[in-house]
Amino acid sequence: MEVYKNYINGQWIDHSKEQIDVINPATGEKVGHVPRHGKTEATITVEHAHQALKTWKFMNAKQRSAYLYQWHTLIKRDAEQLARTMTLEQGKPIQEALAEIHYANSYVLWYAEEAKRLYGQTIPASVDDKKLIVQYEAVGVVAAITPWNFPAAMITRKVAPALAAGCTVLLKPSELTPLTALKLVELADEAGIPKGVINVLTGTSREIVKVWTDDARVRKLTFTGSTAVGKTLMRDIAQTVKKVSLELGGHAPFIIFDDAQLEKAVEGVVQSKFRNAGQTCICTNRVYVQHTIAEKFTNLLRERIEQLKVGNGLESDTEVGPLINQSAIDWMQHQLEDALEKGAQLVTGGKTMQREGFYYAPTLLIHTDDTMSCMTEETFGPIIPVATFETMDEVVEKANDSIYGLAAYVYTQNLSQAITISDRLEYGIVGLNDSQPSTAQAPFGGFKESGMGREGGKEGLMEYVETKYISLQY
Ligand SMILES: NC(=O)c1ccc[n+]([C@@H]2O[C@H](COP(=O)([O-])OP(=O)(O)OC[C@H]3O[C@@H](n4cnc5c(N)ncnc54)[C@H](O)[C@@H]3O)[C@@H](O)[C@H]2O)c1
Ligand SMILES: O=C[C@H](O)CS(=O)(=O)O
Repeated sequence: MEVYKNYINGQWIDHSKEQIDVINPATGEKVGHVPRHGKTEATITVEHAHQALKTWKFMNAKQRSAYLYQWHTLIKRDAEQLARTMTLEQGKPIQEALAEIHYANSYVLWYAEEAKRLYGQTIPASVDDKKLIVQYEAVGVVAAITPWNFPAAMITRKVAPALAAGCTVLLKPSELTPLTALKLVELADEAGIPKGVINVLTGTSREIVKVWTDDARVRKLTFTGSTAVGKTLMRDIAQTVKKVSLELGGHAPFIIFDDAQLEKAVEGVVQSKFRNAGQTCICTNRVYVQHTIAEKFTNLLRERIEQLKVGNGLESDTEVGPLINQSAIDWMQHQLEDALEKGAQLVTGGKTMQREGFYYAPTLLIHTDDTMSCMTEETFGPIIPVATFETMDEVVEKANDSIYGLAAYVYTQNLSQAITISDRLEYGIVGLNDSQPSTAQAPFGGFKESGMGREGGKEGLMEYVETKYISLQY
């Protein structure tokens, strides 16, 4: 079993007296352990990132870009090994893990390119002897906190734009899936990214992050995780008025009109719902199908769900892997029982799989309504509840009646209907006949309690800059 260290100021260190075990969700076995660091190491990392900023921020953009290109090359070289590490610690099927590595690496490539295009502007003055200049510069030391469900992409989606803008980074990955993060940082070190520019700590999250949120030298917090923790961190950073990006929870509605290509819609639901065993922030969490096609849709969806291969992610034909831990299984059972008690009908699934590890059968519920937990609270697992609707006005009201506003999906062949509903949905991402919208060149993020700020695209780079206006009188 591999023993991992943390990376501070270009050195691999382990000052901890305790270790954190990393568990394979497919078997329940230990696959590695990492240091349990805390306040002391968190304080040391801030000092090193602050010192490294003095050089990295003022390095020319082409040179920063070159470092990112080299990191991209090394991630591509080691993609298979990184994918295997990810499946061992997170459980997702190996093909999904490999796809995530390439997706994660697409952010490194995108921001290697964008690093050279952080253009400023000059503004025509209203007097004869002035030049008005606007430039964008690195915000400074960035604290990046990431979740367990995408152990690579959630990291590069933050670290790549931060480095491109000239920031230095303090990274704390989830204690459930730290190994992929540590291997990505090994490759950043191999790419020659100077010491202190990226620092990664594992340990007691609250302790480490509180040091970073309290320290005035940290000028930006970027957090991906639950809405509850995001709210806590928002309060903490208020004391030092840090810039902040929050990528939080979701509860995606999937709306199917009766003119939709039904087979495509069914495949879209399956792809969106059961990717990462339903453990993604933009997974379909509830389906609204127009009442005239509900029975046909349900039958097609049941057949497709019952074909899904559930198993260990290392098996090449596995389509749905385990959930991350026992708590996730317990939450599935809670949402299932709650729905059944309130009148839902179980069509397929609704049980744990009798094998080692944290497996839950892909589950389809019908006759659901908004009193049920699965229709309002983030499921983050392989349960899909289906409800019906009659009109667009009705389904828009239902879809928008949520504290979340991250992703929504609409399947229809009627262009006017598609554009009208897209304008009315209160969501940061709308998939129109598309269940897989995420890509590095587009801004990813949500409305309401799904967060603030964007990751990816031009917007993703601007999250790591300050705007400076220079008024030149001559
Ligand atoms: N919007 C997005 O882009 C996006 C992407 C992935 C996941 N998510 C959301 O993340 C959640 C699942 O991830 P999770 O279980 O890792 O979330 P989480 O909030 O439990 O943990 C996220 C990170 O915060 C750390 N953390 C937890 N409690 C903390 C505290 N009190 N102080 C400081 N740090 C703390 C964790 O160690 C982890 O690194 C879901 O709600 C999902 O929707 C959102
Ligand atoms: O879980 C959240 C991720 O952001 C989903 S995606 O990989 O970006 O689609």
